[in-house]
Amino acid sequence: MDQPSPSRERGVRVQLSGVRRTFVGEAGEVEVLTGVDLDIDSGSFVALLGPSGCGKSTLLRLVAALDRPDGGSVSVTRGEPASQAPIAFVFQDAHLLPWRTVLDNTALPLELTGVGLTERREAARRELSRVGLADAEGRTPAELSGGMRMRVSLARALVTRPRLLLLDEPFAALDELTRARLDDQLRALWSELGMTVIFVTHSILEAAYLAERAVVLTPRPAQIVLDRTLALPSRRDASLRLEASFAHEVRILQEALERGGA
Ligand SMILES: Nc1ncnc2c1ncn2[C@@H]1O[C@H](COP(=O)(O)OP(=O)(O)OP(=O)(O)O)[C@@H](O)[C@H]1O
Repeated sequence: MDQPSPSRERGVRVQLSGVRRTFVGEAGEVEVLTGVDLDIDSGSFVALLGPSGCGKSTLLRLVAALDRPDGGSVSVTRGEPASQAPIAFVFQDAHLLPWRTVLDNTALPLELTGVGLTERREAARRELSRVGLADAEGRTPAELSGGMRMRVSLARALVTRPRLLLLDEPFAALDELTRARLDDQLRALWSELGMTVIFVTHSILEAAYLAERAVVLTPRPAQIVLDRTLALPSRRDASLRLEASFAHEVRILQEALERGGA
């Protein structure tokens, strides 16, 4: 259903070197990440897998500069300062404003940066049509299904034309069929737009279906137990899930999770 993007220069390179992060809570220190090294090429699609609580969200937050490491370094570059590389974040909860229409929810990031009404609505319409929601622009979030809300969340993330898209278990709360559709849509968007994508998921099947490369973390403190470029075709559709090559990759990821002690 999609081809690899010809425009990978739209992405950014993400480098983590010796990243450590420890939180201090009531129960004392919790070491979450310990010496994580990761180098993600511009325009690639990486899935991040690991057991619950191992530090996946922490790692994404560090990449988004929403948090700072205690040791090591995180850099997001495209031959220019990180501040000029827009990053968008999609969470498991769509986090839409209930009193706003779909169109004005989607336009919100542009509104916050001072883009005028006509221009931001035009951009929001473009992204809504990209995710197949052109007809829903006048509805409010309460009038949408969970899958539609998540598509609005994706459109809102895309409206800033991010060079780096970070997704933290975005489809985990959805039914299987909706999730599979959104997986396809996300791959198509990535293919078309060429941004770098880091996708956190608990699902081995989803990771193998979506990503070019899968990174598997151990339980806390997280270290990388497997970093693998998946030997799968770039063209993916539902039939891939029935292929022996897909089953082979799934098994490798499963074994890595088990080896890590998940
Ligand atoms: N701000 C914080 N203060 C204290 N502890 C924190 C903070 N943020 C995360 N932690 C702890 O760090 C650990 C890793 O959390 P994180 O959310 O990164 O894991 P995760 O792999 O994304 O988990 P899940 O798959 O369940 O979403 C957890 O034990 C969590 O309680």
